[in-house]
Amino acid sequence: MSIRIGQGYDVHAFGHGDHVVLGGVRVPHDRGVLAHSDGDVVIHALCDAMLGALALGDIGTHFPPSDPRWKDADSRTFLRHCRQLASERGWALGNADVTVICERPKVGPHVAVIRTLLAADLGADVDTVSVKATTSEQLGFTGRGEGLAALAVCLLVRG
Ligand SMILES: Nc1ccn([C@@H]2O[C@H](COP(=O)(O)O)[C@@H](O)[C@H]2O)c(=O)n1
Ligand SMILES: C[C@@]1(CO)OP(=O)(O)OP(=O)(O)OC[C@H]1O
Repeated sequence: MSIRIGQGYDVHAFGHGDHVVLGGVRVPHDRGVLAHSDGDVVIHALCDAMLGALALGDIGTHFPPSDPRWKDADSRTFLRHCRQLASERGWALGNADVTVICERPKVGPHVAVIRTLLAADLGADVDTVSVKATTSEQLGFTGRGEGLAALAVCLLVRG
């Protein structure tokens, strides 16, 4: 059996709005995010982790912010595309682990649904998809509430 590891990181600044999208879930919030797509940091970080494992560039390579097709796009489309790129090459998800970094909104109450959606898009067992959250103890841009970030790692397996 072969394995490949990848890591990803994404940030979006808060802007006007009444919700953020995290792992495909619309989470009510007193801010939105500034982004070309729906600004889903969970999925963007996870896509970059998968693309890193595949050595196929990054999310902007596949979905350029200059392309009007991705304006306000549902990021789940990006994740399903990454899964397809992997499966075409014989790879499947071993496991993935995502950490969201923000003071607010609280992510914990949404983790179960997020994991279900990510697992569905990846054709993976929900037990192999982990999502968690942390504050940055009011330090840095996330701590000041200027935006939110996500880190992801994934393992791909083949054979
Ligand atoms: N946006 C967030 C941040 C944190 N959590 C949960 O709270 C726990 C404590 O966070 P600390 O940064 O103080 O360690 C954390 O382990 C998460 O369970 C959250 O749900 N949403
Ligand atoms: C997702 C894309 C799609 O145009 O745009 P954004 O929503 O701005 O998100 P980012 O994390 O900056 O990744 C770049 C793009 O691929």
